[in-house]
Amino acid sequence: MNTSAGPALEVRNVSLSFKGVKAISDLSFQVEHHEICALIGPNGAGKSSLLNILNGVYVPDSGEIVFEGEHFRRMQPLEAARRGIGRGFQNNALFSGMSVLDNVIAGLSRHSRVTLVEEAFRLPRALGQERAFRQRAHDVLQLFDLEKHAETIVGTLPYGVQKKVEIARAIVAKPRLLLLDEPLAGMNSAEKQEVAAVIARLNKELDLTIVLIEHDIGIVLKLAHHVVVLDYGRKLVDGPPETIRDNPDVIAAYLGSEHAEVAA
Ligand SMILES: Nc1ncnc2c1ncn2[C@@H]1O[C@H](COP(=O)(O)OP(=O)(O)OP(=O)(O)O)[C@@H](O)[C@H]1O
Repeated sequence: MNTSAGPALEVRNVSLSFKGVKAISDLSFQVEHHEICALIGPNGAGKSSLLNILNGVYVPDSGEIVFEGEHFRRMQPLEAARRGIGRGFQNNALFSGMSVLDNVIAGLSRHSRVTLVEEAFRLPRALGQERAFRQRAHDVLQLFDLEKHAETIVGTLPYGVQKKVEIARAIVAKPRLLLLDEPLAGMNSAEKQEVAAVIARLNKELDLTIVLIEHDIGIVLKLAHHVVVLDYGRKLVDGPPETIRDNPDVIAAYLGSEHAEVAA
């Protein structure tokens, strides 16, 4: 459990452009410890770009990220993972020909402490680590009620179950901040409710701070403690869901888009 006094995460005056096109403009907000923070906004608003900055895939043109009190402009993805930032992806990024268990174990590969030689010759430290990784993966599968699928090839499972495996893989290394890019995309309503409940449990039971992108506003308003609304790379507004729902700027940004249900 983290003990730093300030917010878990601060985005400070961050800007990012691609060949002159501004994806994010002077964006600032804070995420408190143990909060579920939802990033919402129309297509192209800059949500995925921001997640890519948060886990070190993109480097902002200006501004900085403060994670647990430490300031970063540039943080490599490996370093982000080691510092406790876990990431799930927008499109299913699982190894579809591998078992559920092996996919979840793959989430620990960045945390390996053994050398290639130890691994190649299966020396005691490598075997010990392998046992520990398998045990940790089994523990996480139990948490997600996925143990019965441990040896199943992931590509043969229903989409909703695969998404659970993906989230399991993202948390197996015990991140303190979990970034999820549209974890409910492509699901039917029952699957959405189930995965949303999993996210809520992770937040509660594992004290996990979560930043997620989600287009289903109904779910966002129920699941999130804090909502950041982006439009054309700028922050329109942020605050608790109750204040977001009725905000005229938010409704205007959504009107005419596929996400007009926010105004309903
Ligand atoms: N790698 C890239 N190269 C060039 N332009 C990019 C790149 N990634 C994003 N962009 C542009 O940056 C802007 C923000 O895109 P981004 O994907 O972050 O938005 P988004 O809010 O996540 O959209 P969506 O909801 O469709 O996923 C868009 O104009 C997009 O075209």
